[in-house]
Amino acid sequence: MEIIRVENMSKSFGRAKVLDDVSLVCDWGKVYGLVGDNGSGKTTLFRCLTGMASYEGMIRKGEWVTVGYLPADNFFYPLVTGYEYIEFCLRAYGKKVNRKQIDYLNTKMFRLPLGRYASEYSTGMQKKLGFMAVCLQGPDLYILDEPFNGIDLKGCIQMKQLIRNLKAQWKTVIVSSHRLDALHEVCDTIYYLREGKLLKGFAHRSVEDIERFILHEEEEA
Ligand SMILES: Nc1ncnc2c1ncn2[C@@H]1O[C@H](COP(=O)(O)OP(=O)(O)OP(=O)(O)O)[C@@H](O)[C@H]1O
Repeated sequence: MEIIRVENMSKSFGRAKVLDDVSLVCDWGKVYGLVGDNGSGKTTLFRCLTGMASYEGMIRKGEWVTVGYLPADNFFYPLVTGYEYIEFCLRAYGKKVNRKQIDYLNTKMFRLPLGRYASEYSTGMQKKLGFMAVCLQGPDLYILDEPFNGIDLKGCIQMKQLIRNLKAQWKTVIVSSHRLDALHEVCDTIYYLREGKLLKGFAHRSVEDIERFILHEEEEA
């Protein structure tokens, strides 16, 4: 059952077309990966899916479907603690703040010093804080822009586990990364974006097959 459908969607900045006739369908309870070169349009696609950027074409999702977005680079104001950041995100989402719930998830999974200023966290800790806020929002559709960037080995293992848990709860996840190995472990389908075109979707294919396609796509496309 589909949660979001994109049909013939394009996006231009001035005269530069950065997304070109993209079509894709995502189903409930599935995990989708998005790979592509730097500048191929992954973040722009995510911004269109979340409604943060305008586009041509069609993006259709159910009226009641909620979307959570983890940007590639989160900004943290100085003198704002981890707790305050999470509480702000939840309030902005219209959710009641519950410290017990925050502490439970933090103790079980993220282990962040939530009383400290978030702007003084390491890159990986900031990434985890952003993801924790999205998890607590509890949307139907998770859009995660490079969640594996900057996090340590344990954090990476936990991130994969969290994505698997979301799938088990029938949530849908769309996740971009340059880490094909990590995506391959958690995704049902991996889409390959090249120069704004969604060139191929890979399901039940080995990492080696996908790498081979990406390296030799010029000849195969
Ligand atoms: N606000 C903007 N104004 C003009 N051009 C933009 C803007 N935002 C993105 N672009 C351009 O759109 C193209 C796609 O950028 P985007 O950030 O979506 O790529 P990406 O696939 O996420 O890259 P990366 O892997 O480096 O994060 C790039 O050529 C970029 O310069």
